[in-house]
Amino acid sequence: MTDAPETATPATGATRSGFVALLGAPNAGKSTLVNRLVGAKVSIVTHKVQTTRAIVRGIATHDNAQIVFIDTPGIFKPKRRLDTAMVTTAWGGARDADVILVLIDAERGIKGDAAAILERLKDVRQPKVLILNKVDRVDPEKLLKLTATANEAVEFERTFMVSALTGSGCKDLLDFLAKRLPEGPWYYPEDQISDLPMRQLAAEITREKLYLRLHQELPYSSHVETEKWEELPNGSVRIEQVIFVERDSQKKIVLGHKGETIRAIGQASRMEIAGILEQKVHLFLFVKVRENWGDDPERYREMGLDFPH
Ligand SMILES: Nc1nc2c(ncn2[C@@H]2O[C@H](COP(=O)(O)OP(=O)(O)OP(=O)(O)O)[C@@H](O)[C@H]2O)c(=O)[nH]1
Repeated sequence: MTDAPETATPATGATRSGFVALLGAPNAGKSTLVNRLVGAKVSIVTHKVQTTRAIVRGIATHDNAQIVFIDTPGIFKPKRRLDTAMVTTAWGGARDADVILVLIDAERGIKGDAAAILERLKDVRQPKVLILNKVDRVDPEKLLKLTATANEAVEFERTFMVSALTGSGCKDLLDFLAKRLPEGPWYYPEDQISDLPMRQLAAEITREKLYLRLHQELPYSSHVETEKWEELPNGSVRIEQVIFVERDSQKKIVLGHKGETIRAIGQASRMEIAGILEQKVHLFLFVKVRENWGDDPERYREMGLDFPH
């Protein structure tokens, strides 16, 4: 990774730092785990699969170490161009990392995407750590069997059993990572938890509210962009965002009866953004129909993805 800013804050004593990639099937709990380890909300969690489109990093400081998490998009069988780009980017991120965490939903077990990830990991040289997640839902005997099966398939340095939801096992994982990363100066200032620009984070928050409210009706093809960000003299901020959908019928769903739905989404998003910024927010949401945006190379660059050829 070479894109880190040169403004790191040195801590006293020998510092450690490095990049940790999270690989896992859709819905394995990657975003929940990053949020838990970082201790603040940086990556968006919904119960829909494949919601993490851009690579979002969370930064945890633990003991003397700065741990930069690369929250990869779900690794799954690509169907559309956009999906292919996400998979390529996810594996690229893994190869740049100092440590790879392989997250498996212990309730689902090792099948489908999880099995495919283990298979592909055989060619990856970086140190690998197995994380069995959602242990709050699984009995210990099954966990032991899963551990054995996964370790037969891939050489893992360690296995951790965690619940990203309750936090169980997460401190042990942080302790391990803090010691495992190489010695070196920190990449980011101490108080920084994500290098996702605020505009993009604000768009992610609106996207989360959109999915939480319309999860049944709305396809993944919808997308939110922050188009305007204006700091006003009275200390408040005016934000304009556009929700892009692919069809007129979807636009109607997002607007809702007499604009009820978009108003509720806007209100929930505004409150959360204001909480993070600690300033008053005026949020204006617009809905636009944009067909086939998934095939537009410009969109890929905006999301930090490679356009597949
Ligand atoms: N019971 C339980 N549920 C969990 C746990 N961790 C995550 N979940 C739930 O699993 C679902 C998926 O979690 P995410 O963190 O969005 O999963 P993800 O791997 O980031 O998903 P994608 O972004 O789609 O790849 C959410 O409903 C979480 O609340 C856990 O430890 N226990």
